[in-house]
Amino acid sequence: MSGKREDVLGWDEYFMSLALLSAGRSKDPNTQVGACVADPHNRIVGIGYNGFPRGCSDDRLPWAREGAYLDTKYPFVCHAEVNAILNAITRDLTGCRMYVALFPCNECTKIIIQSGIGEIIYLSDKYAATDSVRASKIMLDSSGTAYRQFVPSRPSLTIDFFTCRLHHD
Ligand SMILES: O=c1[nH]c(=O)n([C@H]2C[C@H](O)[C@@H](COP(=O)(O)O)O2)cc1CO
Ligand SMILES: [Zn+2]
Repeated sequence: MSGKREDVLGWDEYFMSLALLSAGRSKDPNTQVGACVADPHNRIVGIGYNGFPRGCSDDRLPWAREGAYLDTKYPFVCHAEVNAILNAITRDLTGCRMYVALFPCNECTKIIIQSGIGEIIYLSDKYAATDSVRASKIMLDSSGTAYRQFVPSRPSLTIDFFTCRLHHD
């Protein structure tokens, strides 16, 4: 009996929570995505969320989903996964894991594979029926890149700034 605290966050829970916290920075009114890259020593090496490119004002570009292509967010927004990789402290992410709130699209998947990331842990797969996500899975399977859904062990975590503590159910 060492008396240590046992009810600590697991590694998956920790990194997925960081990804979700990062998503809290996204200005996208419909889908906020966060991504966090962890290395084999469980060090955070990169983190990001979906947003417009650096220097592009969030007030000048559109956040719409529908309409003429140039009137929507789609040609402009940088996906969370790409931002996490570009923000990483090293270019070679061999053996790293990516925690991401939403299953990566095909364009992000190419970049994830090329960066050396060996495993994706995702939360939502709400676009599973799209050709983009189907293409992602084809590339992941043929490259031998692992992916699995995060299974939470508790329903929620709450940051309580008043008590300076993290609460959970
Ligand atoms: O893997 C992803 N990563 C990511 O950051 N995104 C971003 C792009 C958009 O800002 C938003 C998706 O918007 P919507 O669900 O309204 O189509 O999420 C979207 C995906 C999957 O499409
Ligand atoms: Zn993407």
